[in-house]
Amino acid sequence: MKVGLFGGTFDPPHLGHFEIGKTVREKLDLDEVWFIPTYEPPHKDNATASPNDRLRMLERMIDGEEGLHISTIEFEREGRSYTIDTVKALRKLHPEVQFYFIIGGDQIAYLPNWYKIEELKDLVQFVGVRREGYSYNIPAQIRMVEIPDLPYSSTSIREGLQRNEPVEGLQENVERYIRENHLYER
Ligand SMILES: Nc1ncnc2c1ncn2[C@@H]1O[C@H](COP(=O)(O)OP(=O)(O)OP(=O)(O)O)[C@@H](O)[C@H]1O
Ligand SMILES: O=C(O)c1ccc[n+]([C@@H]2O[C@H](COP(=O)([O-])O)[C@@H](O)[C@H]2O)c1
Repeated sequence: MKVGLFGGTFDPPHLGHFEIGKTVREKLDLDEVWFIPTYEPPHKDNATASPNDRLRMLERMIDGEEGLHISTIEFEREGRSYTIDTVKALRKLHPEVQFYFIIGGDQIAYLPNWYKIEELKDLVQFVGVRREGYSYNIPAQIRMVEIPDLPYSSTSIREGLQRNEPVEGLQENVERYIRENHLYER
């Protein structure tokens, strides 16, 4: 079995995340993609929305989509969500599975700074997708998958919501959840 792991803060999850999960699954012929919301992102300020709200939004986004699932392994572990800890735990729990770890262009650029990256790159196959506005060299250990440019980011969506402007890139039921629960309001 082949599984793509797609970690993120998902604050909030947007259509870019959804397209990446679906496209990488199709193009690499993966059985499943598991979205893994971070408990505490390792390299940025804590998320604005609570872990529980980020999970509820992810559930709504992938609802009914074949092959897309969620793993809450980083919530169960708490603390900073270092990918090496996640990958080691998942390999132990599922020794029969071949894991891939999906990252966008901003994280390709940042990858040398990841915790214990030298050890991690021998434990999991990285899969990269480009991201508009970021430039980087592609290291040999990253397998690139072609996707169309996805002009969305959680930061710009949060900023738009705070300014009370219409935002692009949210799935309808995620946007409804945000509005019903008054997330990202000033
Ligand atoms: N538009 C995009 N194109 C390519 N990769 C993306 C895009 N948006 C997010 N990603 C990738 O998805 C993963 C999770 O991203 P994350 O949850 O941090 O969302 P984000 O939009 O990058 O958030 P923020 O704007 O707050 O940094 C990361 O690997 C990131 O590189
Ligand atoms: O382990 C690390 O050092 C590390 C550093 C930066 C990012 N990551 C992981 O990369 C994924 C995307 O991160 P983010 O912050 O862009 O949402 C998420 O699963 C993070 O845990 C991991």
